Amino acid sequence: MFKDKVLLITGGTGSFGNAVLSHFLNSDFAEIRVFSRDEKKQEDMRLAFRNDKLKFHIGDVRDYDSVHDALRGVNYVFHAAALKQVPSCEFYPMEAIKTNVIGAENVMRASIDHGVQRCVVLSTDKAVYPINAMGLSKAMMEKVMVAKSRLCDPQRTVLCATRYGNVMASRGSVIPLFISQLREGRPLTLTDPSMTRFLMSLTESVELVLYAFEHARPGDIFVQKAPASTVGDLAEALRQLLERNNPVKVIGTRHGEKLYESLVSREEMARAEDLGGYYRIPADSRDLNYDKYFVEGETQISKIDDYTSHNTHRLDVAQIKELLMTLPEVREVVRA
Ligand SMILES: O=c1ccn([C@@H]2O[C@H](COP(=O)(O)OP(=O)(O)O[C@H]3O[C@H](CO)[C@H](O)[C@H](O)[C@H]3O)[C@@H](O)[C@H]2O)c(=O)[nH]1
Repeated sequence: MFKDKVLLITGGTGSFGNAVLSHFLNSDFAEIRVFSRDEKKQEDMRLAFRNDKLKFHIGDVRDYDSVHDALRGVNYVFHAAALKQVPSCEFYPMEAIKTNVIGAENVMRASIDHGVQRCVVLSTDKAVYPINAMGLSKAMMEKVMVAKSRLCDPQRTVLCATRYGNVMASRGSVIPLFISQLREGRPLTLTDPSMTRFLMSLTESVELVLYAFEHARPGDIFVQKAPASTVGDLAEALRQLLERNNPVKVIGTRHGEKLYESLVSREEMARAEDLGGYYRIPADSRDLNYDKYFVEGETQISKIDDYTSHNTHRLDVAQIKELLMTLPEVREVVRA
């Protein structure tokens, strides 16, 4: 399917972008372009991969011209560049808007201008019933994606999104933090032991991108199903795996944090298609003439629940340990 095609990944030096890149490097793509701001990270990556298929473009998604130049001749786009730290976006919400909304719009607009076949933008559970600036900006990105999908020729360009929960062990996340606290003999800082998060591995998350490249219809949002755990159980699982007995310090929830995350809102659940491991949320294809739909309007919503990290399959400590041992980052320290 990808023979002689060119893939561009924005934010290709981040955890997610990198995983997508590693996956597709072994496919039949003729060329894979990494588009990002940091020349040092690109240089490190160039040396680590030493692969002629891989090309590097310096640019910023906030700057349309740099995106436009990099997208010349591209067939597939995966847009992962984002400001993703919840607390920092709370303090700098305009920066979140510039990167996550305007930057994403630049990538989609340039994709349309260049006739890119599929442009997949990366979203998060924090975009569902958003309460923090990061989630709000990602929710707007999804809205922009759906709105732009209505305007472009689907024979030429299909825009869609993939939405995930927390990716285990991604840079700056809680698993590497707990591991270093355990190894350094410091207390484990728990925000709220009963808080829940979806747990996903990067490997399974990448498969959804492939699915979206192959099957997306204009404006689709694909959601990865996943199990969840409480933060308390996650800390306990790591404590047992590393055979440490560090004390626990409850620090309270941080800026913009939720007790649990929703991956699919109940309003979306009313239209979502269950694909086994994924949900497909089709774009709302109604136009603005609402009176036409009065009789057929959605009446089911009150009977449906959203899909959350509280009501998905809850892993116990033994299951979390098993899951954690699938991660190289954890296996490495457990063996050490
Ligand atoms: O010292 C800490 C830090 C975090 N947590 C808890 O651990 C869980 C996970 O925290 P992370 O910081 O790993 O993840 P977040 O849910 O805050 O958000 C992360 O996952 C998102 C995906 O939903 C985005 O990728 C986002 O950028 C990234 O920060 C949360 O319940 C958090 O309260 C603690 O108990 N103690």
